[in-house]
Amino acid sequence: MIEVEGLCKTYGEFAAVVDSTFSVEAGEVFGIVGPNGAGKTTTLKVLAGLVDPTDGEVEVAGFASDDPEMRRQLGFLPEESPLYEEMTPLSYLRFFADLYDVPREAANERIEAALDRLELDHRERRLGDMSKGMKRKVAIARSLVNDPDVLVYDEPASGLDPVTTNSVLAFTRELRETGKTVVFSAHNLYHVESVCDRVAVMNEGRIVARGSVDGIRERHGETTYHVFTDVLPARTDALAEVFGDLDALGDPADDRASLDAATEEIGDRFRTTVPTMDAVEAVREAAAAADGEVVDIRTREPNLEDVFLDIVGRPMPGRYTGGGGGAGDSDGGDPAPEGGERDATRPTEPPEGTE
Ligand SMILES: Nc1ncnc2c1ncn2[C@@H]1O[C@H](COP(=O)(O)OP(=O)(O)OP(=O)(O)O)[C@@H](O)[C@H]1O
Repeated sequence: MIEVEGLCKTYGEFAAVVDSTFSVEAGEVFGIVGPNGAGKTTTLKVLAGLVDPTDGEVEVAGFASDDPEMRRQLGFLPEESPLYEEMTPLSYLRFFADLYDVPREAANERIEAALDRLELDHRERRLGDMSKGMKRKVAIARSLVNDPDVLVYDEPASGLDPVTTNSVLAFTRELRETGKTVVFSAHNLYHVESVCDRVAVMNEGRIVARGSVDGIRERHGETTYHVFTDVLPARTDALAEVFGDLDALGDPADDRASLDAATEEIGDRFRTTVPTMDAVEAVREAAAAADGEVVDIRTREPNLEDVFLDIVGRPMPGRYTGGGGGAGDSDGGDPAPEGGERDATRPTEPPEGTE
């Protein structure tokens, strides 16, 4: 339903999106995640035909993204959706249905259905007097008035309270059940994990991982073990092998705050996080050496947040050369500092997809 091949978007000397390739199947919910400034909104705007690509091929529902017909097949929810404050939800949505030449009866049915599913009351209230969550729901309903096959949502649940967030996410999941194809961006990885079939992780303009959430987790995340002991594990040679440094486990005499993150005091227990079963045994030995024992072991599967930190925490092949780059710079900040050079021509390694 959506094919993106080698998409590049540059603003002057700055590459907002670099050689991005992905596809979205019909009826799929596809998430784009990444830190501020990663290029998510730019990608979505290209899909919605609002921004022209500098290079690459983009096809949505069989139309090139610069084909005006494509926009009729698509519903776009911008990150900020200013609404006409003096209108009510009903008058506003009917106005947009008219713009799309939707017959009045079909429009009314569609609008009522969307507002019912989004649980939006106060349909005659002035939009200017509505809460942020209500306005977001109206904007989502607007994306559906033309009954598009493809929905492109930029941060649909950002800044909403937990109840409204759940309602919007549940609605997004339901869209898949009605056969829609949805692409959405999010900062909140839980949102993506709970809704998407597949995701692309973007960082500094590039797709750095792509595939099913489980596939990405398997490739980039590691299972860890939480070993609970009734004493602070002693410094033993076995633990030194695991952590490479005995000091990493701290000293019982030290201030608790100085303990390494590997061991945490939780109530009357100590929890040491280790990467392998051999390391679990090393903790068992270290607990015995301190006259204690292991009281519980829990396996912890990586979540998308762990994966994200793993991927995004690594230095990236930069948008600039000599201008810093690296994860610490991806603050959504503005284009190149003076003298910074963009390396838009640098060949990129295609991410290993699991599709
Ligand atoms: N019109 C523009 N002119 C110049 N630079 C732009 C323009 N639009 C976006 N950028 C830059 O491109 C980069 C990517 O922006 P984009 O909005 O796509 O990121 P994002 O991943 O959606 O970020 P956020 O999560 O903060 O919304 C940013 O550094 C941004 O400043």
